[in-house]
Amino acid sequence: MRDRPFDEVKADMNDGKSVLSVAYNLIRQMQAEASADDLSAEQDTIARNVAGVAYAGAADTTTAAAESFVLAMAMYPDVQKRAQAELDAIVGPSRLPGFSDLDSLTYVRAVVMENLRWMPTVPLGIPHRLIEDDEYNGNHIPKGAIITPNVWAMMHNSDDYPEPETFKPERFIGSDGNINSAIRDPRTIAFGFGRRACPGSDFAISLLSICVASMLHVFDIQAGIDDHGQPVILSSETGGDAIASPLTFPRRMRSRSIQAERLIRDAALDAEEVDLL
Ligand code: HEM
Repeated sequence: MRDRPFDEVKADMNDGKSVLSVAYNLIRQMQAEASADDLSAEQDTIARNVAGVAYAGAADTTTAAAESFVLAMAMYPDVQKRAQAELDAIVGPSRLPGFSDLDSLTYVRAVVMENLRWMPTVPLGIPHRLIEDDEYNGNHIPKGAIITPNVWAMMHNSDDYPEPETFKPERFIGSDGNINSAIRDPRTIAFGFGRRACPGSDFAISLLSICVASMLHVFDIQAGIDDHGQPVILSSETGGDAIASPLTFPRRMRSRSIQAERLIRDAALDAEEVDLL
């Protein structure tokens, strides 16, 4: 997991055909700092470790969050339509959304927040050990005790989030049309707590936001038909151990228009042709 992807990036860079990635950026940055093409043994180890840890922390979590988003869109077609209407108005049909659009895409940002809340990717967080005695709700918790945060319960607390089982991005939008800061932001729960909280949270939110915006801009997502010709029945049930992903998944993704189809093809061609050297 640490060496193989890293060596592939290095080999691609030597062949002049690299795709932008954490490993690529690290290598380039270190080469620039050292004013040399070859990394020292220490730099090489640091870059491998950083890229490896980022991969380990990012791959399964962000994929699971993207999966729950696709599921939610098929289960809640009205949410999907409202987000698409916002994208049509702000971005228009001739291009894909970019990062600079996100500030104006309030509903899409609320979809990302609701996605983190509705199906938390790490439902029981990561256990932490107390380094000193503590007290919670009148209960003494001794130094050394292991605490498991019930992220799922926090995200489904109906005092904070009424009708918690329903995927409802509107809950985060105030009467002025902006994100309502009075509603607890699920990002403060989904990525853990304290000094070991997820260091990739900003990266994850950027990745999820652009993925959500791009997919909704060009695709209609529907439950579809199974292998026996029957409509797929979707549910919010999850499987997995530490990382929760949906047990059911939509089968139908249609491009929204001829223009959308062109954008999908162009993006696929761009991805194949990226040559950053
Ligand atoms: C939806 C996406 C993600 C979710 C839900 C998520 C969630 C979490 C959670 C709950 C923790 C444990 C925090 C704690 O101990 O309280 C964690 C740790 C960590 N995450 Fe993420 N994460 C995500 C994406 C990423 C990404 C994109 C990266 C890297 C680019 C990353 C790297 C890490 C690392 C390195 C740790 C260990 C931190 C430490 O123990 O000091 N994660 N993440």
